[in-house]
Amino acid sequence: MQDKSFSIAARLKAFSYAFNGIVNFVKYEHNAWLHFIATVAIVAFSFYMKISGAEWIAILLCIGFVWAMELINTAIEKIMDHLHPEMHLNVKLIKDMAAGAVLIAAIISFIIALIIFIPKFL
Ligand SMILES: Nc1ncnc2c1ncn2[C@@H]1O[C@H](COP(=O)(O)OP(=O)(O)OP(=O)(O)O)[C@@H](O)[C@H]1O
Repeated sequence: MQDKSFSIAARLKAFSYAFNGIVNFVKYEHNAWLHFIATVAIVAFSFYMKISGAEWIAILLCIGFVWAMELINTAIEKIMDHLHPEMHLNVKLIKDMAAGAVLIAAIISFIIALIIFIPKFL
């Protein structure tokens, strides 16, 4: 492995590449728009319900968890489409597993939201 010396400019560049990845995801992926709407809705509702600091931490972790999973899922889909555009059972298995990861994040986040908000209506 090449021994590269630490450079703040290189770190800032890496940060800008990562930011660019998020911007392109939000710009071009329909799923990102759904996540964006859901995120705005849950943050607005959380403000409205005046949730506690600990509840905000849980909600923000869930939001970050789902966004991160969706970005990784989209990256895996793009890798597979690039490497193997034709239909193949292995591609299906890989894509379905990556989508499953997003589903797990979404289900867990939904359950955490229920745990936070349901008691406030009882
Ligand atoms: N090359 C392929 N070979 C076999 N099955 C595929 C292939 N591409 C896609 N699929 C199947 O179609 C599903 C949807 O794949 P696609 O790449 O279109 O994702 P998508 O519709 O953008 O999904 P998502 O909503 O998760 O973003 C996959 O989960 C898989 O079951």
